[in-house]
Amino acid sequence: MSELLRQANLIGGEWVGADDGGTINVTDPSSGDVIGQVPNAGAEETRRAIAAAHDAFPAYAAKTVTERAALLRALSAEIIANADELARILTLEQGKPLTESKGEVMSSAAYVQWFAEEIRRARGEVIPSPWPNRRLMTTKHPVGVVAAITPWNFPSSMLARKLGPALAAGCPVVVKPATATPYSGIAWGVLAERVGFPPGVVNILTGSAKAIGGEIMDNPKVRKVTFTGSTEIGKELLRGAAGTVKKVSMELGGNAPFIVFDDADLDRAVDGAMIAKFRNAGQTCICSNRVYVQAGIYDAFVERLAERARALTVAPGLEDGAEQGPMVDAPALAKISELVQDAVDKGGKVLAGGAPHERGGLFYAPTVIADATPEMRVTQEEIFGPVAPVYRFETEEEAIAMANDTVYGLAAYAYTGDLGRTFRLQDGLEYGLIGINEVLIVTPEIPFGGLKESGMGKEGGWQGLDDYLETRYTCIGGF
Ligand SMILES: NC(=O)c1ccc[n+]([C@@H]2O[C@H](COP(=O)([O-])OP(=O)(O)OC[C@H]3O[C@@H](n4cnc5c(N)ncnc54)[C@H](O)[C@@H]3O)[C@@H](O)[C@H]2O)c1
Ligand SMILES: O=C[C@H](O)CS(=O)(=O)O
Repeated sequence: MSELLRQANLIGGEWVGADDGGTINVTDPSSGDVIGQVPNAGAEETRRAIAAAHDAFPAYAAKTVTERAALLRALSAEIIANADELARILTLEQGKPLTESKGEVMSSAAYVQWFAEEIRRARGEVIPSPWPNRRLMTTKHPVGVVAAITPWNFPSSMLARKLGPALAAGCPVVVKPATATPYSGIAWGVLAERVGFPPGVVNILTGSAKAIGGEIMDNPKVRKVTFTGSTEIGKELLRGAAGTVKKVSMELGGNAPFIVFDDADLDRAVDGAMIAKFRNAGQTCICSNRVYVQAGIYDAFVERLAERARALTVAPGLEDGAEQGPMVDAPALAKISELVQDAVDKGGKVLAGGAPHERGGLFYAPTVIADATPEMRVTQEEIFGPVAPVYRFETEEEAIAMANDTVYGLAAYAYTGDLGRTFRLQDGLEYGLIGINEVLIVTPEIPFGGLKESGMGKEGGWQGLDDYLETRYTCIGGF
């Protein structure tokens, strides 16, 4: 077994099991086989991890920005050096095609590198004083112990967007990866230890989300919670954070519209729709959830999309040529089936897929549904699977109104050749991330984050670092 595939938790620099020896099975969603076991840690182990982070904070925060940047550069290099093994572990536990896992791992290294650079530019300011003989200054300081809770769909890169800025800012971290995909997070602990992060600075816990989460939210030593996951759980954690007024970053659910206007480049729009819909088997927060196509090109677009969906290779992620892997678990597969049946019951016309894939197991056939209507569940619910409902619209105003008719506000996409319309979409679409004639729009340089019930805070950009720093103001007089 790989040295990176470790079946233990990291607490205060020690690799340990759960206090009661309890474990949780981790399964390969492509086969259902048990890959291994990880500790089923609970509140007591979490309390110790938080205490270790709290004890490590003063010395770690006292490191210079160049010392912390050097550790992060070393971590980024170590991720790259182990990228193939990290990608294999990721595909084994999450199911996505190996090519996508490799891309996620390289993106993780890029985010760590980005924050190694950004921390050397984080600065306060001297403010021009309205009073004589006083100096007004702000300074930046690490928020303190950070708890990071991450989802199963991107178990490495979602961690990079949290560990990168936290460690750059001088904050020790207690990490709880998703129960379904713990190994990618544990591997981060192995690499962090290997490059020299001091004991207690990086702690990794696996086990009961309720028990671990409960201790995180109640423990006053945790000064910030950074969460990526569903809006439902995000709301629960927001309520919990109020008890000790913790800073929060919330990267939550999405319901992305994908709008195609008559003047779009049709080939480019179909290519974009395939990526935006079927990447990670549709299990990404920024996947297109609703495809809106203007009446003039509706028939041509929907038939082209269905043809491409039918041609996708559905296979276990470790198989050469796999383009779509399995759903993460049986409840996810069942929900996809329910949503498709609801759409069909309400008049949807299946042009591709429409049922679990012939491979069986957790695989679902890439699906395109024409004649979609607002009454369908897929319109308001995050599908989180390989299903593209395609709606027809007549006018730009109608498209923008339908696109915004959701509690979510994470990502939106539109294809048009009209520059004036592009600016109207930039102003009119209520989303944190907008792609115009592009769907691969995420990179460490940009502030990733949603509006409305898709969350708050940013990950990436300079904003992503500032979320882990506190600004203090000092007024100096009497001289
Ligand atoms: N906005 C983003 O950047 C982004 C990125 C990826 C995924 N997501 C969202 O995440 C969801 C899919 O991921 P998921 O199924 O892992 O989400 P989830 O909310 O079920 O779980 C997310 C994490 O929270 C933990 N958790 C669950 N209940 C908890 C509790 N009571 N206290 C503490 N932790 C708890 C889980 O174990 C997991 O680690 C989708 O809604 C997707 O849109 C958002
Ligand atoms: O699932 C959400 C991720 O943020 C997708 S991406 O890595 O930003 O493309």
